[in-house]
Amino acid sequence: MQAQMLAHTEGTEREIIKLRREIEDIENSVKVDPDIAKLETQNNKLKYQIAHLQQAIEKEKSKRMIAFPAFFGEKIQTVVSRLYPDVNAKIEVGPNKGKNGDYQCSCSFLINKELSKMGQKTNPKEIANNLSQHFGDVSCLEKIEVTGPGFLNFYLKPNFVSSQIQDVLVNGVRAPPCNKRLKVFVDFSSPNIAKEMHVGHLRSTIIGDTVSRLLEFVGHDVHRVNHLGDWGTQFGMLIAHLQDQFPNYTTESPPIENLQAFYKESKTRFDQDPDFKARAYKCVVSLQGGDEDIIKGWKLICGISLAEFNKIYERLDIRLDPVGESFYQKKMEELVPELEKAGHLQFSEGCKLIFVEGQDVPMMVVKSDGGFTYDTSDLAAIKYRMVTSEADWGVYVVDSGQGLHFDLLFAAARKIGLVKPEQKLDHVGFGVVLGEDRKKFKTRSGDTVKLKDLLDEGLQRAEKKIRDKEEIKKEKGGAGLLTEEEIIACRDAVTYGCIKFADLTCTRTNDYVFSFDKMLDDKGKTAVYLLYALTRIRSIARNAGKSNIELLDHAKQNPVNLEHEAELKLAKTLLRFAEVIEEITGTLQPHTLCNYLYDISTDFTYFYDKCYCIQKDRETGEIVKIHMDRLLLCEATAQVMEKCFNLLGIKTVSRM
Ligand SMILES: NC(=[NH2+])NCCC[C@H](N)C(=O)O
Repeated sequence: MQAQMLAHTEGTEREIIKLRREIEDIENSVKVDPDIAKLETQNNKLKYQIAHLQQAIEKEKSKRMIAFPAFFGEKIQTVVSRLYPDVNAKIEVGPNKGKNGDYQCSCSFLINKELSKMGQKTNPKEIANNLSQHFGDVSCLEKIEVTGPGFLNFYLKPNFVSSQIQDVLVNGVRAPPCNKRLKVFVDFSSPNIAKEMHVGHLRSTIIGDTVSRLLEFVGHDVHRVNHLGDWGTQFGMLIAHLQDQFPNYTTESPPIENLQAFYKESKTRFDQDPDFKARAYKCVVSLQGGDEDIIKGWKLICGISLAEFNKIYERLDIRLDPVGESFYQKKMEELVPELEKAGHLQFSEGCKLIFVEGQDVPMMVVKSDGGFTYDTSDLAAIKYRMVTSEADWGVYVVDSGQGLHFDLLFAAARKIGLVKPEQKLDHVGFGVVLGEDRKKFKTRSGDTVKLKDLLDEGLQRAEKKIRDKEEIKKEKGGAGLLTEEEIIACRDAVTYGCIKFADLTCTRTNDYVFSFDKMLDDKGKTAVYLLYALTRIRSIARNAGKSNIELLDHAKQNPVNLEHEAELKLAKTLLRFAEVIEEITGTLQPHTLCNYLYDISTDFTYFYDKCYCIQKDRETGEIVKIHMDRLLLCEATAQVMEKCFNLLGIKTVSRM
C-alpha cells in the first residue's frame, strides 16, 4: 500500500517537472516585444492612478453637501442634450418651497422657443413630459410632475431627506462641491492712515469679512487684503508738522493720542502757511526717495493709526493682512514707463492718461506735477494681484460711490493686458450709512461718528437690555440667571452680532439706516432674535437630559425618521443650506444668508408648535417620553444655524 503511494507520488512529481519545462519552452518561444511590455506597465500604472483619483473624487464629493438646483440642473442638462441636441438653453432650477414639490424648472419654455426658431412645432408641456419620462432613476426623488403649461416639479423622497439629515449630524454642515480651488484677493476695510475709520469702512469690513469667510468655506484660497491709504501727499504735511511738534521724534516716541486732531492741525497750517506748504512738499519727495528720518516719521504715524484700527478689528474678530498703497511705490515707478513703452498712455496737458471705451473720464496715471494717484496705485495693485500673484479672482469691497473708479480700473486693466479674460473681477459695492433721520450718519453735533464710540454705545445698550432681562428673571423666581461672565459674553456677542447682522441683512447695494433700537430688538429679523432662537433650540436637548455626544451616537446608529409634514418642511429647509451658499458665492450678496437663517427659525417655530419633542406628565411635570428623532432634528437645526452665524462672523452663546 505504502509502496504503491510512493510510486504514485514520484510519478506525479516527474509529471510536474515535465510540465514546468514545457511551460518554460513555450514562454521562451513567445518573444515579448519590449515596447509592449513597457506600455503594459505604463497602462497598469495609469489604471491604478485613475482608480486612485476616482476614489479621491468620490471622497471629496461625499464630503460636500448637495446643492439641489445645481444637481438637478446637471441631470436635466444631460437629458436635454440627448433629446434636443441642437438646443442651447440655460437650465435653471429653483426651490419651490413645498407647494408643487420641492424644486422647479421651467426650461421647457426656453427649449420650446429655441425649437420653434428652428422651425420645429411642439409645446412646453410636451417637452416637459418628454424630459420627465427620460429623466431615469434618481434615488433621491419621489417623483417628477409636470404641472401647468409645462413646469417640471421635483419631489424629494422623505427617506432621502431623513438620510441627509443624518449625514449632517454625523459628518457636519459642509459646503457644496467646488469645481476648482481659486486664488482670490478680497480687498476690504481699507481705511486711510491718520484719518478716522468711518461707518463706510465699517460696512466694507463687515461685508468683506463675510465674503472672505464664505469663499474660504467653499474651499478657495482667500487673501484678505487691507489696502490701507498709507501713502500720498498728506504724509508730507503730517511729517513736517511732526518735525515741528516733536523735534526728537526719531529717538523719543511722541505721545500723539489724537491723530485726527494732529491731522487737522497740520492741514490748517498747510492751507494757511506757504512756507510750511513748501516744506511739506519737500517731505513728500524725501519720503518717496526713502530718506531714513522721514521714513521713521511716516512709520510712526502709520503705527499709531494701525494700532487704532487693530483694536476695532480685534473687537469685531476680523483677520486682515495690511498691504497698503505704500507697498506699490516702486511698482508704480516701474509700471508707468512700461505702459508708456507699450503705447497705452495718452498725453494731455502734462498728464498721462488711459482712456477706455465708453467712458468720458480717463484714468489719471500721472498728474501734471509728475505725481501718482489713487488710479496709479490701483493699477499697480491689480498688476501685482493678477499678474505677479496669478490670482483667478479679484474682489473689491468698496462703497458704490467708487463704482466709476472700478469700472475704469477693470476696463483699463483688461485693455492693457494686466487681466486675462478668464480672470474674474468684481466690485462688491454697497450703499451709504444713514442715520435714523435718513440723513448722512453723523453725531448730534454734526461730526463723523467714531467707530470706537459707536461700538461702545452698542455695548452699553446691549448690557442694559441684558441686565433688565436678568431683573425680570429675578422677579419671577430667579430661574435661568446668568453668571457675570455669561452676561459679558452675551453682551459682546449681541452687540457685535447685531451690528454685523443689521448691516448684512439689508441688500448691500441699498443705503442702510443705522438704528441701535431696531438692531437690538428681540423681535423681528435681528441677530438678538435669532441668537435667542438658537439658545432655545439648544436648550431642548439639554432639558431632555441628552448630551451632544449622546445625540451624535444615536444619529450614527439610527436613521432619523421624519414623517410629520412640519418635520419634513424644516428638514428640507435645512438641506437648502448648500444651495444658499452656492448662490451667494455667485452673487456675493450676504443678505440671502440672513434671510435663510430667518427662514430656518420660522420653520423651526412651526415645527416646534406642531410636534412635541419631550412629553411631560401634565400633573407631575416629569418627562414621560423623549422623541429622539425630533431631538436630532433640533440638533441638525442648531448646527446649520451655527454655521450660518459663523459665516456671518457672529459669535453664538449657549445661554442668554
Ligand atoms: N483697492 C482699493 N481702491 N481699495 C479701496 C480703498 C478705499 C480707500 N482707502 C477709501 O477709504 O476710500
